[in-house]
Parts: sequence; C-alpha cells; structure tokens
Amino acid sequence: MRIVADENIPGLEGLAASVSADLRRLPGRSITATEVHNADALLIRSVTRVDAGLIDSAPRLRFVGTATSGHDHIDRQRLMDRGIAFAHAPGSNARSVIEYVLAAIAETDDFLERLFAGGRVGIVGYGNIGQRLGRCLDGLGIDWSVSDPWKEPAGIPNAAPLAHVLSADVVTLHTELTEAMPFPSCHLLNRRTLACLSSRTLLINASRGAVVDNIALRGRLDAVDAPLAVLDVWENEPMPDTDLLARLRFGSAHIAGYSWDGKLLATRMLLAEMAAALSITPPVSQSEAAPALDVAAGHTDSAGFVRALLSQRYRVAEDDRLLREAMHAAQSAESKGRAFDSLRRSYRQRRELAGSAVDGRRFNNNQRRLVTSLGVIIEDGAG
Ligand SMILES: NC(=O)C1=CN([C@@H]2O[C@H](COP(=O)(O)OP(=O)(O)OC[C@H]3O[C@@H](n4cnc5c(N)ncnc54)[C@H](O)[C@@H]3O)[C@@H](O)[C@H]2O)C=CC1
Ligand SMILES: O=C(O)C(=O)[C@H](O)COP(=O)(O)O
Repeated sequence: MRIVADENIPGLEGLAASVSADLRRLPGRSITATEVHNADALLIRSVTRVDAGLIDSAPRLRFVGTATSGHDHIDRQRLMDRGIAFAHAPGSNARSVIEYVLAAIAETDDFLERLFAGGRVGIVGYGNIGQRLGRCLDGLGIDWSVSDPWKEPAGIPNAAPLAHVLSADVVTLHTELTEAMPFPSCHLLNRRTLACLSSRTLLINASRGAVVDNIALRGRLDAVDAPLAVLDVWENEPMPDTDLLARLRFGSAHIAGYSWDGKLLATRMLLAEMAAALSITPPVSQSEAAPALDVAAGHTDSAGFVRALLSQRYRVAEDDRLLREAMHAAQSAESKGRAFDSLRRSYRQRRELAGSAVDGRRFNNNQRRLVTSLGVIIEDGAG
C-alpha cells in the first residue's frame, strides 16, 4: 500500500511499519497529480488542493483525509463520484482556536474587562468552533450573540441578525468558506458590512482569509472611526498583504488551530477513519499530558485572572512578532510566502489550557468557575 502524506502532519511515525505501507512525506504544496498517481491513500493539510485533476490522475486512490476542520480545498463531490472515502477532523482544533480568540481579546487594551463588565461577543458561524465558544462564554459569564443563517434559528441560543452581531464589542468569525447561495461566506465582511463595525469594536478572523475582503478591510482600518482587527488568516496565503498587517493589532500565520493537542487529535481521527475505509488496523497513538499550570490566586478580578491563565499557555503577541519579523526580513512576494510557510512548518509545540491540570486549593469560587469554563481540571478534588 502506498500512502502520500504532508510532512507537516505529526504523529504518523508508527504508520508505515504498522500497516506495512510505503509512506512518502512531502511538503503540502508539492503534493500534485504526479506525486499521487500511484497512491492508495492521501493525508493532507489545507495547503494541498485536491481538485478533479488530482483525483482523476490517481486511479488507485481509496482514501483522502485532511488533518483540518475546513475542507474548502477539496472537491468532495468528485471524491464521492469516484467512490473514494473522505475524512476530515472536525472539532479537533476547536479548543486551540477558542484559546487564540480569547488570548487576542485578553491582549488587546481593556476588551476583556469590557466583556466582563457587560459587553458582548458577536460570533459569526455556529459550527464546531462557534458552538464551543458560545458554551465557554456562558461559563465565563460573558454575553454573546451569533449569526448562522444556514441553521434553524430555533436550534441556536442567542441567534441574531448579522447587523446585530456586528454591533458587539468583539466580533469573531468562525464560518467555513463557501460561495454557496443563498448565504455565501466569501467576502461576508465587505465594504458594506465592515461599515457596521464601530471604533470600539475588535474584529477577529481565524476562519478563512476570504471571509473578509482584505482590500476593503485595509480601507476600513484607515478611516477615522476604524475598528481594531486581528487576522490569523489571509486572502492569497501564503502571501499576506503586508500593508494590511501594518494596520492590525495582531497578525499571525494561520496558526490559530495549531495547538499540539489539536494536531495530534486530528491525526488520531484521520488514522481511525483511514483504517475503517481501508480495513487495516491503525497504529496506536497516545495523547501527551500537558505540564500542570501554575496560576496565582492573587488576581481578584475576573479579567486579570483569566488573562493570567491564558498567558500560561499562549500569547498571540508572540506569533504577531514572529510574522512581522519574517515579513520584514523577506524582500520579494515569493520569499514572504516561503517565510509564512516556514513559520507554520516550524511552529512550536503549543499546549492547550483545556485538559491541563491546576492546583486550585487557593482559588475562590469565582476563580474555580472561570478555570473550569476554560476546560482546566482542578486537582484538589473539589472542582
Ligand atoms: N485559523 C485556523 O487555524 C483554523 C481555521 N478554521 C476554519 O474555521 C472554520 C470554522 O470551523 P468549524 O467551526 O470547525 O467549522 P464547521 O463546519 O463546524 O462550522 C462552520 C459554520 O459556518 C456556518 N456558515 C456557513 N456560511 C455562513 C455564513 N454566510 N454566515 C454565517 N455562518 C455561516 C455553517 O452553517 C457552519 O455552522 C473552518 O471551516 C475552517 O475554515 C478551523 C480550524 C483552525
Ligand atoms: O483546521 C483547519 O481548518 C485549519 O485551518 C488548520 O488549522 C490549518 O492548518 P493547515 O492545514 O493549513 O496546516
């Protein structure tokens, strides 16, 4: 059996031996029709475009798996027509994205204080990430509303029209990228809708670059009443608009979902699906326990405490610094693209807060509630 896999998918070390496969690891952008023509299975990330041309050039292909939540890079209809099994990893990196969003809020001015003082988060897209973010905000005691016109409003708590969602203190985008009518998400934030954001709004996009019209956003950020913006995803990746980056509070290289926990979970999900599709026994891969947290109980205000907790695991300012330095050092558009990809390939092993343990003996009841809302496990047995 021949398996072609993106070299940026961790946790595949035991695969070749355990299923007696010939495993070829390649950079995702180099996986083309030529590389997959004799493959039985293909394991990719979002940078490999699996279109009809690639699919039809691989007569032996029986399984395609992407270690991502999004699957807008794959022609799923063609896979179905050819009877090729498909899997993605929905929800695998949802916690990672939520922690990115919370960190972006916590690191931007007093937005976290404003939210705890009665402000509101507007969520666009109520899928895996949107739903979990809503639950997390409920736990923290932060108000939120959501727009997802593809879903029955009756099934969504806090459903609201897009204009209302865009009037929130923080607007965070979690839609898939789709051009499907009647509710395409491509350029959902355009000149008209960006005008709904006020100068006191923080806009965060960790979905797909093209959900926001990047040129329109650049214009909006030049206005006197400009909102603040944080982008993890860009139109024309891997070559972000560096003039837009200069206008952002934070920018990062499409790493919101890149926690180590999320990546390993995605791999486990794919291997289980591949094993079922190809009738093989998947290799056993373990999850890795994260080091315990060390959070002082000294912060009596909710915002200060949550900020301290988040910064134990992740600081978006660090990814912002890395991206700005890399873009500054690169001269041509091509070298900026290589630098962007390189930041992603060599990304550090970032651990999630969720699932981490903390000694909560000195925490008060409010601190216990906040910690638990973030998925952290209190170890004194009283949590
Ligand atoms: N930056 C990163 O590292 C990551 C980015 N993503 C992106 O985030 C997206 C969301 O992730 P999940 O929640 O797991 O996906 P999901 O597929 O579970 O949910 C997507 C939601 O978007 C909704 N939607 C579609 N068009 C919409 C529109 N016009 N307005 C409002 N909602 C709309 C859908 O109805 C669905 O509920 C993924 O599709 C992926 O593109 C996901 C993980 C990591
Ligand atoms: O899961 C998704 O969807 C994502 O956007 C991934 O986190 C992005 O990772 P790559 O596949 O682009 O490395």
